[in-house]
Amino acid sequence: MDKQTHHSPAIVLDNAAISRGGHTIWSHGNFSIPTASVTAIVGTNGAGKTSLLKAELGLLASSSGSIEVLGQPAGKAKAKIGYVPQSYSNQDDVNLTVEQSVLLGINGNRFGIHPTRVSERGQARRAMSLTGIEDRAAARLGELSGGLRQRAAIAQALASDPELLILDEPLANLDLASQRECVQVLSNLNHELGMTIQIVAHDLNVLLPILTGAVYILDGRPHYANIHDVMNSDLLTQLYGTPVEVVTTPQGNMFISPHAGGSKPKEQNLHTRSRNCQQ
Ligand SMILES: Nc1ncnc2c1ncn2[C@@H]1O[C@H](COP(=O)(O)OP(=O)(O)OP(=O)(O)O)[C@@H](O)[C@H]1O
Repeated sequence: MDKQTHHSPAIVLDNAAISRGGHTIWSHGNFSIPTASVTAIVGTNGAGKTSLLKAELGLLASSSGSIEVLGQPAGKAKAKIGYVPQSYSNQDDVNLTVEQSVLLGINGNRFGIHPTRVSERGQARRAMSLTGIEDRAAARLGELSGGLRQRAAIAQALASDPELLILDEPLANLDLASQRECVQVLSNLNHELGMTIQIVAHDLNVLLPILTGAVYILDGRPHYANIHDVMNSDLLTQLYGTPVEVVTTPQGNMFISPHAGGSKPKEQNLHTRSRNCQQ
């Protein structure tokens, strides 16, 4: 298969901007995201995180500049991207078995009734095995817990053997154990298959062990930095618009916590700083 080499970036934004309904959502997007990275996309509600994903998928054209994905203009590499949309709760799907739903990730674009090929069933089995739900292949989606259902959604996105996996808020509404199981699945995909992963997330803590970088949308501009540069109390306070603190445990684990003092966010121009983080 024509996999990207680790030397070429997975995503490149060159002075990219996105407009919706006649309004600029964000602009001046200038960064590269490495292949085989795990990147969070963070920003306040309405900052334009989903819009970035849609632009990468070619569902939304950039209003200026360019967006390249897996070495091609956005939209051209669609077949190499697995996409798990926000709130995977399509009520029409509850009667499908897990296997049928995963098969839709392979043949969902083919019109009409057609027999499932042996090779397609093999692909579906591999996707279910990668997400640890092979033993639930015959279960109906409606019978599954939220966590298993999210893993079935990830399996559907994996069924076409993508190089880039994009997930929009995959951990929302999951309990902590299910969140950790999903994160473990993503970790395995990244470590064992070298898959590039992008995750829109509001809470970074559960993802931190696997994140290599983050795109953060601040003041109408998307920035990319490695995760250690993003784990900065001032930057996160500015980003979340509420005081937060980065805490490091004696074991070296970092996490984000509400600022104990609850003081107002410090006013400072982080654009100077974030320019230094651009890669
Ligand atoms: N179809 C549309 N037409 C016009 N404006 C839109 C459309 N969809 C979204 N928007 C606007 O674009 C902006 C960015 O939306 P987007 O969904 O990308 O933000 P987001 O960061 O993903 O938000 P959230 O965290 O709430 O999911 C918002 O102001 C939203 O109202």
